[in-house]
Amino acid sequence: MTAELSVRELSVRFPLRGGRAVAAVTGVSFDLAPGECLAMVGESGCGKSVLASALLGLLPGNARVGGAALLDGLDLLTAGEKELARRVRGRRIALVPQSPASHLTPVRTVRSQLEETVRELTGASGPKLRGAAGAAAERAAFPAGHLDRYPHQLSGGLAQRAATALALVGEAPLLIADEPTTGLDRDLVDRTADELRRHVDAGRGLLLITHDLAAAERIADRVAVMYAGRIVELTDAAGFFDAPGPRHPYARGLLEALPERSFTPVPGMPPELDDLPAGCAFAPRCDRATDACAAVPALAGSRSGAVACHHAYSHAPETADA
Ligand SMILES: Nc1ncnc2c1ncn2[C@@H]1O[C@H](COP(=O)(O)OP(=O)(O)OP(=O)(O)O)[C@@H](O)[C@H]1O
Repeated sequence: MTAELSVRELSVRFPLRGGRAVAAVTGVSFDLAPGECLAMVGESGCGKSVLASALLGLLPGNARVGGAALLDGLDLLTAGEKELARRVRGRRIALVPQSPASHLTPVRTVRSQLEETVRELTGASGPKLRGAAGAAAERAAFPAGHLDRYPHQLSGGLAQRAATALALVGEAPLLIADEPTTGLDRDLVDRTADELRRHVDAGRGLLLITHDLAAAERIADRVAVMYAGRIVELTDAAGFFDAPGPRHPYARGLLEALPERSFTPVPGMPPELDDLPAGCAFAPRCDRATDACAAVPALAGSRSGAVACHHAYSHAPETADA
């Protein structure tokens, strides 16, 4: 089973007292095809997790959501909780969680947790149940010999695989991984990323939410850079991480901040999402800003490369388009 995700003009607001609101996500549009990994990157607080929660119908009750998110024709934003619980979460979309330790139940073995999830999703029982739980473990490369262990008896890597196995029980065609490599050492980051990529190569779509650009570079086909709740660049990963590089000044800054590049942080701080500047939200930190930046730039370009900037770098790095 495959699934095509099409998100259009997704916005999430959290109303505050006094008529103000946190603009957590604004006008986000992207497509995700089967067998494709889209990495959503950006600094902490830019709206990545809120976006994932919106797609899973897991936003808090005070959230105000606009736009559309079609998964094979079903609008995830307007579907009822019953539909999402019965047909979508676990079955059409699986969440690979940020912290496996907090996702796994500490007092039950991995096998018992897998079997319970299989029972819930498929109604299987007896030997069929045991077989399906074993198959889910195998899909996530979780060793059969460790199935009767408790979460605290697992290494960080095996706990991540156990959480991934739980997510994969329903064989959902779309995976959302929210910071799946947080807290792991580099070697484990690479292995976790490679395992996620295997699921993509098997035909699943993967939305990888991360601030770990190295993990994104390792497995993503396309990259979306978020800043202050908006996608500011959406482009093929190869041309983003290698030549010709990103076109948005913020995206360039993010890459240059990496220790293996120039290790220069983007100056300044991101704006508060309940007090966004008029116009381009990055302009106060941008050395290319001009009066034109008083108007919010639209994301413009093609599927292989789009940027929201009045002064985007052209593909010859020293010159500007505008
Ligand atoms: N229930 C809520 N009420 C008000 N504001 C919220 C709520 N949930 C999230 N926010 C705000 O939405 C913004 C986006 O948060 P989000 O968690 O999506 O960022 P993020 O990019 O995933 O960051 P991180 O990498 O730290 O998880 C933040 O400013 C956050 O404070």
